[in-house]
Amino acid sequence: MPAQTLTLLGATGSIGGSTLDVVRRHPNRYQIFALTAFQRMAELAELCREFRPAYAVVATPEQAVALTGQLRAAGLATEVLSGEQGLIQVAAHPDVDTVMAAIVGAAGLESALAAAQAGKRVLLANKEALVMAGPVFMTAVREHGATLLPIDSEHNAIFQSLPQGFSRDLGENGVRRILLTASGGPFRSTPAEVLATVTPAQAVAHPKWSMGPKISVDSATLMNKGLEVIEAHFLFNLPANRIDVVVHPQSIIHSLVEYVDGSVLAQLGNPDMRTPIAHALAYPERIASGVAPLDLFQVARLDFEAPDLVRFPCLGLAYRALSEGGRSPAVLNAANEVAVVAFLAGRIGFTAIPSTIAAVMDEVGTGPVRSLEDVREADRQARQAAHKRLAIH
Ligand SMILES: NC(=O)C1=CN([C@@H]2O[C@H](COP(=O)(O)OP(=O)(O)OC[C@H]3O[C@@H](n4cnc5c(N)ncnc54)[C@H](OP(=O)(O)O)[C@@H]3O)[C@@H](O)[C@H]2O)C=CC1
Ligand SMILES: CC(=O)[C@@H](O)[C@H](O)COP(=O)(O)O
Ligand SMILES: [Mn+2]
Repeated sequence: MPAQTLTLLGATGSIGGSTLDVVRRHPNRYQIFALTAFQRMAELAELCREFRPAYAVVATPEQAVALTGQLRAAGLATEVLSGEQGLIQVAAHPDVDTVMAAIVGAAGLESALAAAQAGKRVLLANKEALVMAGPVFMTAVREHGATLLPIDSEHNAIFQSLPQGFSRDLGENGVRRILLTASGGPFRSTPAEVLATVTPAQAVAHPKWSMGPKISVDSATLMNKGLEVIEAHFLFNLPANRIDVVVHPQSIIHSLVEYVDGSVLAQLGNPDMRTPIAHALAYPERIASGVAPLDLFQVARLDFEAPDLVRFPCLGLAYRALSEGGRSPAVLNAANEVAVVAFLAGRIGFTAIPSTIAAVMDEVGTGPVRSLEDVREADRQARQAAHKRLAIH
């Protein structure tokens, strides 16, 4: 069997690293076609020396010239592209079978969409793409015959707990609702009055998962779970009232599907993204991921609690965006991205994240999304409103 060719968007990130760890274990099965990075140039150069991709993509033409020089000196023929057009080119290239979309945030939308429009097998980690442009993205998947496989651990768990080849109308499969598990983040037990003073370092110290800074802050505010509710809505075609969130601090159950006969199916495993990545890379087969077997005696207990929407208003804001529909999820996402960057830079406090998002949603308002252009415009307006509110120029 010829090796599957793989474009890895966001190769220098946390998901990028986990993906390459799985790929290294199966050198005859996967061939890296393209690797992309944004700021971590030395890491990208090192990865190119190891995987010898046909293409590498960087942010600017200047970076491309510098990297090309390094790679030629190392005897590599890797062609170096730059910018969004470079990302789109390697996502849609005819020689590519599979695209791992692991760029963080709105910056990953256009390349992930290009992969869907080119009919690729799309392994979607970049949840923001679906949150912003769910209807546009899912239409592209259907119209261009792409295969969409969820990487987000919860959605991958749901995918694994649904019948093979499940129908877009989950009611036909006897599904009553899905339950997304949430760790609760580093501040699960932190009193409300302390939240205003927590630091970025505390916020990115996730109790169970090792992830990039943006998603780690999202987990701390519970916005990650809010984004995941919206992601689940588009992936599985379920209304908000059939998507529930349950806080499960051990992060062993990655999500559950409840059927009309009372059965509840779930996927369990150690909290390590190499499991969903290996699942999607090999689907429908199974391959080794390097993740240690689950030791239930060591886990010993599994706890569950309801999310606290008062201390963590971001989850409620996401449900609000989903019920408003149209451009509201894109507005929510953009305001969140601006607020998280400001928080990580020490410009605003933790509790200013939800208050900024709520104010931007009120100010920008909702409206229909008929095209990608509508999504881009909603994103632009929300960023502008958030920047103004936070006095960022
Ligand atoms: N980490 C995890 O365990 C999980 C992540 N996800 C989702 O996967 C995505 C990636 O997350 P994660 O790996 O943690 O993030 P990281 O911050 O670790 O990595 C992000 C990657 O995107 C690249 N990047 C950042 N900004 C841009 C830009 N403007 N243009 C092009 N590339 C860019 C980075 O390049 P560079 O580093 O070179 O600057 C890096 O390769 C997110 O959408 C996240 O929500 C979902 C579930 C779990
Ligand atoms: C690993 C993964 O999929 C993350 O999205 C994870 O779910 C974050 O944990 P929280 O449950 O704390 O948001
Ligand atoms: Mn997740």
